[in-house]
Amino acid sequence: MSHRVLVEAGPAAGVAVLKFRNPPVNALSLEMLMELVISLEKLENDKAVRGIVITAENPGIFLAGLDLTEMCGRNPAHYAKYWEAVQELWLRLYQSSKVLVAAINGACPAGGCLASLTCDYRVMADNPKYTIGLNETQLGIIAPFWFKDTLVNTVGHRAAEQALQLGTLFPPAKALQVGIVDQVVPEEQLQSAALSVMAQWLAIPDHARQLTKTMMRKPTVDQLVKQREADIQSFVGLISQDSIQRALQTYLQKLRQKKG
Ligand SMILES: CCCCC/C=C\CCCC/C=C/C(=O)SCCNC(=O)CCNC(=O)[C@H](O)C(C)(C)COP(=O)(O)OP(=O)(O)OC[C@H]1O[C@@H](n2cnc3c(N)ncnc32)[C@H](O)[C@@H]1OP(=O)(O)O
Repeated sequence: MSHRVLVEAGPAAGVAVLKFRNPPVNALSLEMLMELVISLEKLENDKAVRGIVITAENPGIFLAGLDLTEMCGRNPAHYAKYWEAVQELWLRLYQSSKVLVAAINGACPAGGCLASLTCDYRVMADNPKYTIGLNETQLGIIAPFWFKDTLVNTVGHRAAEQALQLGTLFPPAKALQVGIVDQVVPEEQLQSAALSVMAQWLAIPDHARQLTKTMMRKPTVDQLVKQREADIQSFVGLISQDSIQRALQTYLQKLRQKKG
């Protein structure tokens, strides 16, 4: 039984809706990652499901990204386990044979943005409070190569380089302009817009669309698959550094003080 991920049958045949519900901010904790992987595996094996709309149960925060508390003050074994789970989620999403449509109904930084970038199409609610992007450099950390590759595959090299160096979080209209999302719609129309685009994608025969998707994505996937263990060791080494730990602690404190 999954607590942090809700899977519902969609209103249209062959469509499931996967909702994030990990309060307070839908951070990708280890438990959340594991529940997501299990839910996605079940959906992947379900022949009746051809497409999945991915969204947050409560509007406001789509995903707050990776859970910073999983990357602060822990031991190397924990960092390795956590990073393996992050890799696993990305591999499941990016290689999914289903049509994935992200209905972005809230803030979507870093790991949240990455999850949405693995989808085939992104629709974002037109709310200026919501932003999306790979903001790692603003935290004093760097987006790993496969985060970078996923962004490059979506927006191209120049736009990705600029967005990554600056750690830009784009509001909806800018996100559309740069191509990080495909469509921006009034908030109340988000779910219907996602279902409408899903219907267009499902009009294509599955086998042709799936083979095309694999052809487009395999080189990027292969890069991680062939150096998964090295990527884990690299993450553990970097995240364990005092300077990185200090940067993450400072960022977490800033988030906590924001309220005070
Ligand atoms: C081989 C690789 C080498 C590279 C190695 C180096 C680095 C590794 C890179 C790893 C890549 C990292 C990816 C990430 O995803 S990092 C996380 C990025 N996320 C963010 O920057 C978002 C931070 N959060 C926010 O901006 C806001 O919280 C918000 C999501 C917009 C929501 O705002 P609001 O509703 O106002 O809520 P609060 O800010 O008050 O937050 C409520 C509590 O939640 C805590 N929180 C927020 N975000 C996170 C998070 N990502 N992880 C853990 N906890 C989080 C926040 O501290 C508050 O806690 P409190 O109630 O205890 O005060």
